[in-house]
Amino acid sequence: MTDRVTARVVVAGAVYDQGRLLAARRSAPPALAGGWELPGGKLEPGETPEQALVRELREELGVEAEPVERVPGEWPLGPGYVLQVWTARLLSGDPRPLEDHDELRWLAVDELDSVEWLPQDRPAVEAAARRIAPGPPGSGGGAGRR
Ligand SMILES: Nc1nc2c([nH]c(=O)n2[C@H]2C[C@H](O)[C@@H](COP(=O)(O)OP(=O)(O)OP(=O)(O)O)O2)c(=O)[nH]1
Repeated sequence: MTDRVTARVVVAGAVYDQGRLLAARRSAPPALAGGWELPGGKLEPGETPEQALVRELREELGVEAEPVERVPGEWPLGPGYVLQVWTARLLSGDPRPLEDHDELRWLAVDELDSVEWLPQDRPAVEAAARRIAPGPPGSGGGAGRR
């Protein structure tokens, strides 16, 4: 069982642009390679999750992104780690798989099942997708470019 008091946080970004979500395929370690995830990583000492997310997206994808909102919930990973997710808006740069990933894909909400997410990521991705899905015209929902 994950110890909620001491579990370390892995922060991941539901990076979106024009209603599509960015998925990243892990290249390492061998146990996770080939699985798709939301890009991100572990917090470093003294960092807030938002600061860690901005740093990780810069390191892994070469982009500047802005955390928008926490996706409610927390998902257990391996022993001692939990996944927290923020939606994040791309500010500049074209994401490239610079570190930890060997492929990136922009997925529309109805394409989310087209990749093999890491099993522990599925509920997190579903929760994130609900927050970036464009609502019906005129509803003011959705999260496209402003
Ligand atoms: N970034 C990320 N990691 C995930 C997800 N799902 C999941 O199980 N993980 C696991 C994989 C890793 O064991 C751990 C995150 O480690 P990481 O390797 O991305 O972290 P990091 O960039 O800080 O790397 P390092 O300093 O440990 O080398 O969480 C996810 O959606 N995003």
